[in-house]
Amino acid sequence: MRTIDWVDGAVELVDQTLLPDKCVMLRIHSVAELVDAIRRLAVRGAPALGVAGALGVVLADGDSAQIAELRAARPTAVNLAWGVDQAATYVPRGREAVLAAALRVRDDDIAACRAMGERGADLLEGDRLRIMTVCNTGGLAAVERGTALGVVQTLHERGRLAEVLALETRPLLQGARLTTWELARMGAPHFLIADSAGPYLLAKGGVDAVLIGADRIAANGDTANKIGSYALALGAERAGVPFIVVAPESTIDQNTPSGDQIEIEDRGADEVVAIRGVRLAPEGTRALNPAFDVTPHDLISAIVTDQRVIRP
Ligand SMILES: CSC[C@@H](O)[C@@H](O)C(=O)COP(=O)(O)O
Repeated sequence: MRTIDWVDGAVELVDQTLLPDKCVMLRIHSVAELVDAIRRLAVRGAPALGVAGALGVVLADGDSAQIAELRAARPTAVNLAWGVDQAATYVPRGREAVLAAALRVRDDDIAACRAMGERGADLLEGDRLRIMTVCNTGGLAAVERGTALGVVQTLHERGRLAEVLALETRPLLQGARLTTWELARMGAPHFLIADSAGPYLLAKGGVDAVLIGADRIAANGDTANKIGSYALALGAERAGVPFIVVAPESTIDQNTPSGDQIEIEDRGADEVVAIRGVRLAPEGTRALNPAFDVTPHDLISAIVTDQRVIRP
């Protein structure tokens, strides 16, 4: 299954808001529909956003206002703007050239995720690995295979995975809803854990490596990823556990010198005071909702890309 693709003149994507209950494909014919899908996280995850951005330029049919709106639909994952730019460069050459460029972004993502899976699995030592991860970095965050969860998949295929500890990832529960769904489909042993259990379980010695994805990697290696990543990095440092970022080269933003300059998406209070429409907190409770945090480069053991291993 492909999470996102171009099928018969439209963008087709899995509506991730309905998982794990239902796996429904959306057919998207306009930039307005695509921007809505991106904002409500029907399509999400940095590499998938890159492909959505590129395919969306085909839907924009040369309209620069629509291309600009698409490019800014979410701010933190650099892949969205990058994917838009990859396809938009070809606008002067016409629709077929734009489509060809967008399909290259899709195909390159498939190849990059496979390469990251192999490079990441080669980097890790040991035969019965216990991996901790946050958010969803699997095929649902890309086209076919994922980034950090792509490494997990390769380890599992090589018979080297003992178990995965997946953080539930409040407020939108990408770990509880999506990562567990993907791990079950892979047949990979896993436990779901509360976000706050992560550092404790690291300290207890039950984890061989933390693997995370990335939404934007600054030029100095500081890495923006799903909120909760920084707490895991601190816990991993204290416990002496490798903390490894897995992301394609397109997630590295050489125009952003350090994490201080990364814009962190604020998704508003509603997602925190309620879960899937059920209110948890007293009416009128104020809430903060940064969707991402930044892990400083000195807490990162390695960044695995489709082309290299970087030691920040
Ligand atoms: C391979 S995806 C890397 C990141 O995009 C992922 O970890 C993440 O933080 C996704 O956040 P989301 O808000 O669900 O789009």
